[in-house]
Amino acid sequence: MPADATTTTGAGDLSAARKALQDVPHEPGAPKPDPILVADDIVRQFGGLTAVDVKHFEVQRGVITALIGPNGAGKTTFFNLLTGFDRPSSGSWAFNGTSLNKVAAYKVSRMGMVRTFQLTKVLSKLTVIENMRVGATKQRGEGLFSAMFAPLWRSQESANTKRADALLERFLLIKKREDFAGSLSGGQRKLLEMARALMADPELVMLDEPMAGVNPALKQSLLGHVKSLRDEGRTVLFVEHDMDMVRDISDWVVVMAQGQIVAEGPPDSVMSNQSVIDAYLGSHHDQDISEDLEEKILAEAQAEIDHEEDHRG
Ligand SMILES: Nc1ncnc2c1ncn2[C@@H]1O[C@H](COP(=O)(O)OP(=O)(O)OP(=O)(O)O)[C@@H](O)[C@H]1O
Repeated sequence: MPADATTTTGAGDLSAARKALQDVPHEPGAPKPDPILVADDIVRQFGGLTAVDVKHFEVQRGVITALIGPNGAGKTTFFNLLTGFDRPSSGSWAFNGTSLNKVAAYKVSRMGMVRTFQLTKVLSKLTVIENMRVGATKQRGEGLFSAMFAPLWRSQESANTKRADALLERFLLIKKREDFAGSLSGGQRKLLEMARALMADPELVMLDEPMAGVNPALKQSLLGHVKSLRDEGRTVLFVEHDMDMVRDISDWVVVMAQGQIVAEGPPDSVMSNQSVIDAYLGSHHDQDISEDLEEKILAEAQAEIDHEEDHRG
C-alpha cells in the first residue's frame, strides 16, 4: 500500500523499480513479476473501426509505465476502458486480482485506481478546494449505516479538509484555494487534477497526457511530482506525447499503434527501436482528439463528479 498521500517518502524508488523489471522480456504483453493491473483480449470497436485490440497487458506494481503511440493509436480509449468510462466489445481485466468488468468508474476509483483526463475543464466551475473535496472518495459518511454517526462523518470531513490543504501545499496551489479552477493556468490545472486524484489515496494513478498545455517552467515541477508518486510507493501509468518526459521518468514503456501493443521495454531500448521510431514519426501529428470524443469524455467525467456529490448529499 502507498504511504499517505501527503508525504513524499516511501518504499519505492528508481533503482528498486528498474530492478523489479530487469528480467522482464522486451516484448508486447510481457508478464511482470508483480502486476497490479492485468488485461486480456480487450477489444473496442466504433462502427467498423477497431480502436483497441489488446491481447495481453500487465502493469508492474510500484513503477512508472508510459503508454505511448501516434495520435489515434487507441491510448485514451484503452484508458477509458480500464477505468470504467467506456465498455469494451469484449475482454477482461483485473486490478489487484479483482475483476473490473462491469465496475462503474466511481467504484474503480474507490478501489484505488484513479485517472486524470487529457482535458481538465470539467473542474473549471468549482473552486480549487471544492475540486479537492470531489476527489475524496473514501468518506465514511457515504453509507446509510455510517450516516447515522454524524459526528464521525464530521470528523472525516475535517480530516478531508486537512488532507486537501496538505496536498494543495505540496502541489503549490494553496494560495489558489478559493479561486475557480477555470482561472488556473493549464499547468496549474494539471497539478490540481493530480492533487485531486491523490485525495482518494490511490494505489494506481493513471495520467492522460500530464504535460499537455504545461509551460516549460512548470514541467520540471510536474516531473518531480510524478516521480514522487512512485517514490511513495504508488504505481503510475501515463499516456504522453512528450518524449523528453517519457525518457526522463519512465521505468517501462509500452507502445501502441492501431489499437495494439507493438513494443515494450525500458525507455532507452524502446526509443531506439527503429520500427517504433518509424511508427511514431510516420503517423504522429499534433491534432487533438475529436470534439465529439472530447465532449463525451467531459460529460462522463462530469457525471462521475455529480455522482460523488449526490453520494455526499
Ligand atoms: N467515441 C468514439 N467514436 C468514434 N470513434 C472513436 C471514439 N473514440 C475514439 N475513437 C477513434 O478510435 C481511435 C483511437 O482514438 P484514441 O483517442 O483512443 O487514440 P489516442 O491514441 O488516445 O490518440 P491521441 O494521442 O490523439 O489522444 C481513433 O481513430 C478515434 O478517432
